[in-house]
Amino acid sequence: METLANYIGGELVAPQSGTYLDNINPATGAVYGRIPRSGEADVDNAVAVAERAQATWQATLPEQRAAIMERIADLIEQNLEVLAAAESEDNGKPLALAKTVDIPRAASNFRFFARAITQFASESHAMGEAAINYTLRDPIGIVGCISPWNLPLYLFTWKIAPALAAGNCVIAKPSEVTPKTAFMLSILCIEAGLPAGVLNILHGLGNEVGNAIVVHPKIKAISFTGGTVTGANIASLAAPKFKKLSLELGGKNPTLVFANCDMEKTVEGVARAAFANQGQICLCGSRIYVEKSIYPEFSRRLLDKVRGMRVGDPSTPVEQGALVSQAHMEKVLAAIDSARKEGGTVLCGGERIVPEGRCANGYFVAPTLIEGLPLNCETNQQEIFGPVATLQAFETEQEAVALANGTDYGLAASVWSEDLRQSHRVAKQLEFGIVWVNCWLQRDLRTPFGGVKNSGVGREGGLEALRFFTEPKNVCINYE
Ligand SMILES: NC(=O)C1=CN([C@@H]2O[C@H](COP(=O)(O)OP(=O)(O)OC[C@H]3O[C@@H](n4cnc5c(N)ncnc54)[C@H](O)[C@@H]3O)[C@@H](O)[C@H]2O)C=CC1
Ligand SMILES: O=C(O)/C=C/C=C(\O)C(=O)O
Repeated sequence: METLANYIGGELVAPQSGTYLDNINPATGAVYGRIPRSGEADVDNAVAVAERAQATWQATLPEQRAAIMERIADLIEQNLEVLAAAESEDNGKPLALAKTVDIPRAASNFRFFARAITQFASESHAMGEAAINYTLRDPIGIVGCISPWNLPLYLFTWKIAPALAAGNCVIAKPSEVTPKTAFMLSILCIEAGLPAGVLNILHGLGNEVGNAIVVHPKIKAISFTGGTVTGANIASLAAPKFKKLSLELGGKNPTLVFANCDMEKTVEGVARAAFANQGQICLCGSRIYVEKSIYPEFSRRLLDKVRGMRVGDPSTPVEQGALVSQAHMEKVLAAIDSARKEGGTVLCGGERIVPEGRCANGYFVAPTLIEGLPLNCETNQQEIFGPVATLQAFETEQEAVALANGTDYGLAASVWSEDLRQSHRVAKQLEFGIVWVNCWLQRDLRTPFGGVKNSGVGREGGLEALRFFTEPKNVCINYE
């Protein structure tokens, strides 16, 4: 059984507590590794080494930082097979998904921000003949990055890469539920020659080591992705300390299907939006609204598609793997039960799946479509974060927009229509940080990424991330 270690000061070290948590393979339910149970003392150690590394890292040229980050990206690509296998084992996601999406994206995150920092520029403002202002963008110093379990290495690197590129030293915590690939990244960072103390990776529980990162006085900014309740808790601790905060939180994302959509393409896209990664992506389209005239045909085709999804052993060619943990599976099954109690009709799925063989004790839930629920029920208001979506018909564009906007979340929406004017008109009225038209999760890393309302604060991606991880300082020179 493998025992993971923290990465502090360029070395792999045991937690100060000397205690470990179990790491469970969600496809089998078996314990297969041990994770450091870190705490305040480990954060203190990491901050101490990061403080020593900060001045030198900050003084390196962007091109030098970029060269190291490109080496890390190369190493991720060279280790794609082994990283993908580890991600699938740790998270339960299909191996093919980890190979084609998660791990390539982790490499792209490093490569993208390595290149972006060499192009990063700041503003200047001339005051006629009197003075000139120019804005410096300095690193913040030591920053904290806390990431979730759904896209483990993908989201971990999405935070770390811009923070490092901008010249900060980082204390990072992956989810305790999926720690493996972050641990493997530690080893790749050592191999790539990342200077000691620049990146420190601590493992353990959110309310222990995570909390210690959030409240540490020398950690000046926190970038967090995860549940809305956890995000609110982090904000309540960090805001009174005037820390910079970037929060990417939950979603209850609508999918709007108009009568003039390309039916075949839309069925594919809507199914993927609802069920990719077992529905465990904050962007998943879990409320599907379909124009009444095509509702019967569209729902029939969607049901055929979803009923045909293979669910099971993630190391085999399946569309759906396991949910991430027993607790999460139980939460999702309870949400389906409460949808039934609210009067919903389960059109397909709705139950746990018990595959034969090595995955018989795994945490599998059949992809589930539910019909007949109003907007203002728990099922349509609360994030379920699993393979569960609701279907409802609408009559007018106005009604579709009102339904879409009718929750406390505002992360991502998708609009399916062949009428460009209509798509644009609808996109403009949607209260979301991201709107996809005739696509879903088509990612361009340069674009602002994040949500409004209870879906978060701030934006990641491209220049937004580099701005978040730097402090602007304006210099005004009078030359009269
Ligand atoms: N929108 C998203 O991307 C995600 C949403 N979720 C939602 O959140 C629900 C709860 O899932 P969890 O695994 O509990 O996610 P979480 O949001 O609690 O965990 C995310 C990360 O935050 C850390 N964390 C937890 N409590 C913390 C604290 N007090 N201080 C600092 N760090 C802390 C965790 O260790 C993990 O690394 C899920 O059922 C799902 O609905 C979960 C993961 C990702
Ligand atoms: O950056 C992306 O492409 C996806 C991000 C997804 C999340 O933040 C999430 O599911 O939590």
